[in-house]
Amino acid sequence: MTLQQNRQHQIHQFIVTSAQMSAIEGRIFAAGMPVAALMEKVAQAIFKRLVALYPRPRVRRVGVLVGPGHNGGDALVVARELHFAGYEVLIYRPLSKCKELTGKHGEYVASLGVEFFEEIEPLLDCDLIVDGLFGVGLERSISGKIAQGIDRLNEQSQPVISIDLPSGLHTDTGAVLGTAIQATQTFCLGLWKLGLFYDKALAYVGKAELIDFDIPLKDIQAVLGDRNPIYRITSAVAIAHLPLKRPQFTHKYKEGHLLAICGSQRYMGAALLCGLGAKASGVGMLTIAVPKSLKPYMSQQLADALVVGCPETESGAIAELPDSIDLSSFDAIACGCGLTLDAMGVVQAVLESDRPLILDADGLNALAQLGTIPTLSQREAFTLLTPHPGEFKRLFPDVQGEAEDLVRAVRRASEQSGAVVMLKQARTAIGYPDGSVWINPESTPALARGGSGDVLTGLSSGLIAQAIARKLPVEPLVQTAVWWHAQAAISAAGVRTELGVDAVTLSDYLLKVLPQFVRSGNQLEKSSG
Ligand SMILES: NC(=O)C1=CN([C@@H]2O[C@H](COP(=O)(O)OP(=O)(O)OC[C@H]3O[C@@H](n4cnc5c(N)ncnc54)[C@H](O)[C@@H]3O)[C@@H](O)[C@H]2O)[C@H](O)CC1
Ligand SMILES: [K+]
Repeated sequence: MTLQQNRQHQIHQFIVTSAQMSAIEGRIFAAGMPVAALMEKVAQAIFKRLVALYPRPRVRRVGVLVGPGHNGGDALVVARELHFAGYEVLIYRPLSKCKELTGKHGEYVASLGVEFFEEIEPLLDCDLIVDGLFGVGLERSISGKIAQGIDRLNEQSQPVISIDLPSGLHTDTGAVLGTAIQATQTFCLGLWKLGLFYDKALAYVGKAELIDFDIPLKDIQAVLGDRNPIYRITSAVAIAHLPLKRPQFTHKYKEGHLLAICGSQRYMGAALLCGLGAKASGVGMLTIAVPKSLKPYMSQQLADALVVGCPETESGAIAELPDSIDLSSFDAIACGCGLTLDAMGVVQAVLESDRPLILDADGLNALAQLGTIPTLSQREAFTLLTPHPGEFKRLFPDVQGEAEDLVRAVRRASEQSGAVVMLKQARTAIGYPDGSVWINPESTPALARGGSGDVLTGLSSGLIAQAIARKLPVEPLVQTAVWWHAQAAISAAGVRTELGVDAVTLSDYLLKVLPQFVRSGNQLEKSSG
């Protein structure tokens, strides 16, 4: 991989707040880069991208929304260049007061004969809208005629490209302040802004891409340091970790031995799906413990797994693990898929073990009922909790859920439990005990269906068992599993639509999708930010 590619991958992984962004830009200005020069550089990059996506004559009339700050300044530079490139440009500038640099650009664009309007109406029938009303400097709710203008524009259907952020979205929380532009695409400038990753922002951001303007890595690292960084999960994890490196001469027990404790009469399928996810991970050995009445079914479905039939309760749940299962002989233990709360005793047993543990579904509900989150932090071994929002709220009732602050939620939960906490939702977030948070920006609604979580648990656990057996770092495999799982769903949805990605199909696509991203020797073939 070239230095430039490596920089690209690093740049795409950082996520910043508005304060961090202005500190980073402050270092650039302090080093001598004039503000006007940076604005010109950024806006030229935006212009080039726009022309590539919306060439004339397909697009002829472009409406440019200009706000009072440097977001508006960017937009005016873009407007000037579009004018010189032969587009018909109309400017909506609702506020006369503006920053000096923005004012200068406005004067020059007006001197070229480009028309300025204080009302939105003349722009409503433009072929394309460029939104430069507000960026990271939005301080308060948008109101009055600007809000009316935005709402009026949101009723139209032409494409809208927002510069840096859709105007009206809070840079750090993704909250809508008053009202917000519903963008078709968002050109995020320099570094990914945190607000773009909140589920509630999805309806406004549209397709987001990063416009790189050569921010030196040293300035980013100087500001972000290793203090609670927030990262975006990208295909870089595929280069780094998939497929898990293995020597020519090895054998199945050296490639990880996973114990999956799952299933019940009521939820037989969850055990199978967890097993399929584990198989796709490439784990060397899979032992799957289910209620004994499920053994024939599971042995038939998972020919290459060791299926252990456990004593079961009246309700068909696992009553206890048989003596034949020695927990210390496994590299990792996954517990919870389809267990039901009647298997509480088993959850207690694995919590008392010293093995790396992945808890999901009823494993988490049992943990919540046992109220042992505080003791969890005394576990020495690696522990991963994989709740969806409902399970999360039961486990961490005092931590605000995703609705308030995704990063704070998983960070606090990981701090409280000492575990890695994966909060599964449209934009899955992973909190680590060191305070770092990884967010998966690219997923698909196809995953919103029963069983996809069981596959993810199996996949994550299989990768973790292999890493432990191979003495590789375990933490990065959590974001790797989340990314891989989402990419498989996206690939499957591309072929079968979002309605066609049932969990068995999803597990099948895990191995179909991987070659697109990696080839032998782990060189990257397809980079996607
Ligand atoms: N740091 C840089 O110089 C660069 C910035 N880039 C672009 O500039 C914006 C950030 O610019 P800034 O001037 O800080 O803020 P905004 O343009 O987002 O606008 C803030 C502006 O608007 C006023 N304001 C805030 N809230 C409201 C409101 N609800 N109603 C009315 N007015 C409001 C506020 O007082 C400010 O004057 C960044 O996003 C980039 O697009 C360059 O791209 C790179 C260099
Ligand atoms: K904007």
